[in-house]
Amino acid sequence: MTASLFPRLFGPAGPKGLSKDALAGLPRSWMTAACMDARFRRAEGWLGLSQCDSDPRAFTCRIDRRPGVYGLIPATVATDGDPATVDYTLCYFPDADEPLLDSFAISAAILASDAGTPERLRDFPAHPDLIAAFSIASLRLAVSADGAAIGLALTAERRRRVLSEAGIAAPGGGFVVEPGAADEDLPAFEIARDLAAVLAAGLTVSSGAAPSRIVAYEAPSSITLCRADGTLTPVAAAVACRDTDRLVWGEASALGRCLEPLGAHTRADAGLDRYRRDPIPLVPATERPESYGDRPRLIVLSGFLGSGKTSFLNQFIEYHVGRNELVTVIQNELGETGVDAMLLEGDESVMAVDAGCVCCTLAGALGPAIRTLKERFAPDMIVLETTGLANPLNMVEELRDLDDLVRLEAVVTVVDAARYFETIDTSEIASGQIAAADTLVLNKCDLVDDETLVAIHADLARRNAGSSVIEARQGRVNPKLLGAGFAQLLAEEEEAEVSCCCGHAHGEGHGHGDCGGGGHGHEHGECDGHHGDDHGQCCAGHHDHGHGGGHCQEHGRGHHHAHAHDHAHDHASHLGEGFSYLKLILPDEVDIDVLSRLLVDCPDAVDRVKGVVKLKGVDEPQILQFVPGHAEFVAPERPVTEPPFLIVIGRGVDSPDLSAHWAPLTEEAPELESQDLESPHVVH
Ligand SMILES: Nc1nc2c(ncn2[C@@H]2O[C@H](COP(=O)(O)OP(=O)(O)OP(=O)(O)O)[C@@H](O)[C@H]2O)c(=O)[nH]1
Repeated sequence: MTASLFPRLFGPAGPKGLSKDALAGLPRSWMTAACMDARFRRAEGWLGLSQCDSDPRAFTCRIDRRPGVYGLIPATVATDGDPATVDYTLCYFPDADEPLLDSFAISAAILASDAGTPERLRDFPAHPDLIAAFSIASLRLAVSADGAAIGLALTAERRRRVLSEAGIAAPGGGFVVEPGAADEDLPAFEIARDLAAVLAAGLTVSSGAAPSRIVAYEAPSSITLCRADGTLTPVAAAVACRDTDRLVWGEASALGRCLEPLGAHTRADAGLDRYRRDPIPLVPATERPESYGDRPRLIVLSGFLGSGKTSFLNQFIEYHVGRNELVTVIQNELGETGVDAMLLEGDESVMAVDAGCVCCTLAGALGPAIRTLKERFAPDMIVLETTGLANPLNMVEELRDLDDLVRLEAVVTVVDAARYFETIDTSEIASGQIAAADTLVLNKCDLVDDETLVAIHADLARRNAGSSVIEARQGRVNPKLLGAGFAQLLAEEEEAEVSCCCGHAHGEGHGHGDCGGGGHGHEHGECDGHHGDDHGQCCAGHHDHGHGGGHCQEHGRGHHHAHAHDHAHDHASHLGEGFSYLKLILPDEVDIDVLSRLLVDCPDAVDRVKGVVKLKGVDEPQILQFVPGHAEFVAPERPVTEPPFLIVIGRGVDSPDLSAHWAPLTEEAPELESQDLESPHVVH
């Protein structure tokens, strides 16, 4: 066997090409890969994982066998020898209502019941007190240098017992723990094995190979005596036993003795069956049973430049992953920057559709993208993150034609409270995004006062009385609050269309003149083919945006592509509002002072700057995020391979005057690539 035994984990370079961090992050990688198959998630009861902020190699996760949360954090990583090894600490954080809590030490039970603990444990590596109280086992991962074998060894006390010499006094008198009784008596190995079995199944599924060896060991151990002065002393006890499960995928000999535990080999352990899984490969969607063919839900995520769409999306995905739902993302970004993808946690199921904007030049691109995602991942939900200049009202046709692939659930528009009045008064795109929304996420509420918030709410209600408005900071909202009305709009519109004006189904392809004026009750007298007129209630029945006459005449499915592009001009779009962007190819390093000055003095026309910069004196590349008045540098969620660049977006920003503003970033004038947003490709 070769490194190709685990190609999804190692990539073409094999395990030797992995950094220490990538090696330590392998369990997260293989679980992510395995979870692409919904059958795996359901069969194993996997409820999702969440990467920790302070140590991205660590994660918390949940499985349906237990109500609490597991945490896995690498303690040591050794890559000098062959095999390379990573030792993890495995924690279990019981739910505050879980009876198992009684088996933990009193101090741990108090911690678990603390109201702040659930929030803290999301980033448990930053809280050593949580690790000390709730670590239950160690897990060793061994990877042979040639990629021919991977091994896992789980070790824990069968029952972890801590006796309290002096007992633990109860506040009202008496004892919570009698002197000499057990403060802790925890079935540590059993709890840890529940997770280890799922991790092992994930490795089996993602590698396509079943374990070649599964062996259990047991070794004598001790119990712990907590002396009256608080010191802990191990005491040999016949009942104490330390268990180890050892699993190998591939050639056991390639791992040497690095997984050998102390103790005796045991065979009489039925629990080992839990590690035996069929090595199911990820099944192409075409071969999946009918239940897999259910249409995933589609959320269209809209919002003006820099309003917080990507911030919202990160939280949204985390929420759904936590509920065992696979969310895949189609990102449409101006300028093919890939920046949004770098900001998104987890990369496996994000697809970029970037050579233009889905609301106009890329009309027709969504269907193929959705098909690909469905085939590869069988997702429960697809989120289409549109560019900040896309107007969902221009996508009605495209979305309707996706009906056999997805169920449109809602259009969610993120609104930037801090720049609300500045953009709403100057951009019809921004107002179109608001008009199209089922749910408005009023973001950046931290940047405005209460009076401004009240004024924004009033204005939003005028523009879209039917949508709900949820205030948010950093894009955080409870996804349960997201409404579903746009899908309803499409359905109603379809129905209205069938009898529009003349009673003909528009799919039948009748011509312009057919639709010439036979009204049917509600303002369809306007539906007379005057292109560009704002038809108010035409067809949609309840929406305050208008479709041009072309919309009314050409709904035949047979010719929607050309039509959809025409349709883009019916509602405000960046094509009409003069937006363009500029791509600056930066030198290897830039001076932060120079960059900051340019951002502070940024021309008013600039609405957004983002990209990858390498700052002098800073080791890692950073993502620059700038909206007028606010700049920040963030570490990318994934390795950056592109050379440094910036994308500047705004009205006329590619003019010689405005592009000259950025010249100081390089010794000579920066290399510029510009694009008025009408042409679909960046000019190289
Ligand atoms: N103060 C504040 N900043 C926020 C908030 N939400 C997002 N930001 C910042 O706003 C900037 C833009 O956020 P993104 O989530 O990238 O916005 P976007 O809508 O995806 O941007 P584009 O796709 O480029 O249009 C980033 O610097 C965020 O950190 C918030 O609620 N408050």
